[in-house]
Amino acid sequence: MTHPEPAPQVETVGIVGGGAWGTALALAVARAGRRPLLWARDPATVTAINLSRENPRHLPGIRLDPPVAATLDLDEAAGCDLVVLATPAQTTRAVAADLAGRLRPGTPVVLSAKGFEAGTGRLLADVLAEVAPAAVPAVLSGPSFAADVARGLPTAVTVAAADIGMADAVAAAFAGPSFRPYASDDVIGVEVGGALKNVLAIASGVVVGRGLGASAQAALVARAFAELVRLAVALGGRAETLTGLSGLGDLFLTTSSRQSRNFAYGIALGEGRAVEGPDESGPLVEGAKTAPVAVAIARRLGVDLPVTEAVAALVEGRVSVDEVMAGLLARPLKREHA
Ligand SMILES: NC(=O)C1=CN([C@@H]2O[C@H](COP(=O)(O)OP(=O)(O)OC[C@H]3O[C@@H](n4cnc5c(N)ncnc54)[C@H](O)[C@@H]3O)[C@@H](O)[C@H]2O)C=CC1
Ligand SMILES: O=C(CO)COP(=O)(O)O
Repeated sequence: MTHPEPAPQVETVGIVGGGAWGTALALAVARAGRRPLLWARDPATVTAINLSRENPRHLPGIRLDPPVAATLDLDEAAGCDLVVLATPAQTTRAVAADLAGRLRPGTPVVLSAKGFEAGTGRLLADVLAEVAPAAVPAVLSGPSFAADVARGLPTAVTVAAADIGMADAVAAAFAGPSFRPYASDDVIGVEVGGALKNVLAIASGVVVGRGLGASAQAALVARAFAELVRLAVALGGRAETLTGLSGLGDLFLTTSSRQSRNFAYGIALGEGRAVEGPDESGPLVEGAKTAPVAVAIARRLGVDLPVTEAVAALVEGRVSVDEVMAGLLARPLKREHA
């Protein structure tokens, strides 16, 4: 039996990562009446936030009035009442390890990246628990573009922690006039929804880029949703979680909006404008990194993820779009919910 964690009193929130999402979450936290301190590794970003009140590199056109503040000192961010990790999924182990010795025991650490760890196939909450045992892991995920959150447009997300009381407290720390978190105790279900929907958004983009029609896109999204549920349940999550904001909600958003970097990348693949995985100099496309990891996890668990497999083959340049489509359509007929 797990013991409930004491509910944290949250006045200060350290946000680790000075990209689009970290900056948007700093604004959400400020509107929630807390004091956000954004840690970024890039001195120019820290100076721009503190002096020019903007993050022109990652969130141009958004004013960052106090209490949003930035620092280059990781100790300062780690010393806050609550800490958020907002760097790309594949940096989680290194960033969490850097934080580990600086955290006060029992500090809630909220993961906000979407992905599985390459190499180990582990969920990010497991990586955090392994390298930073002083942290109490939580996950924030759901349909939420950084630009929308930053502009104060209405947004709802899921906040999960193993202890539902902790999830309630973390959700309350983020809740503001336009940012509405719902609490959950299904950390696995919430993480899987966020990680895999990026892969499926690439598939939806391919369908659009190739001009395969609205019917094909709807079919793809429905079969993609079945993959979200299958993988989450196989990993120990609950199917109902995938019907919520962090599953269906985020799947709907990123399989349909050109604001999504994953969807946009898929469109480029479908149009034949990009044949290999995106490089580090371009926009972050988490689904391209997650696809092969998800395939490896699914094979280990004996779970069938044909759309995810197709995306992995495409981003690795092993097949063409036409070959992928022919392969998917030639699969043996099966019962819909088998
Ligand atoms: N942008 C969005 O709308 C949303 C993004 N997310 C997730 O948030 C995560 C971050 O995405 P974005 O902020 O959009 O990306 P971004 O590309 O805007 O920013 C990434 C930031 O991480 C920093 N960074 C990269 N490697 C680092 C390292 N090793 N140590 C310290 N800092 C490092 C970069 O300098 C940059 O400031 C991703 O997993 C993404 O899926 C989640 C919800 C919404
Ligand atoms: O996760 C997101 C919205 O919920 C952001 O999606 P992209 O990373 O595809 O832009």
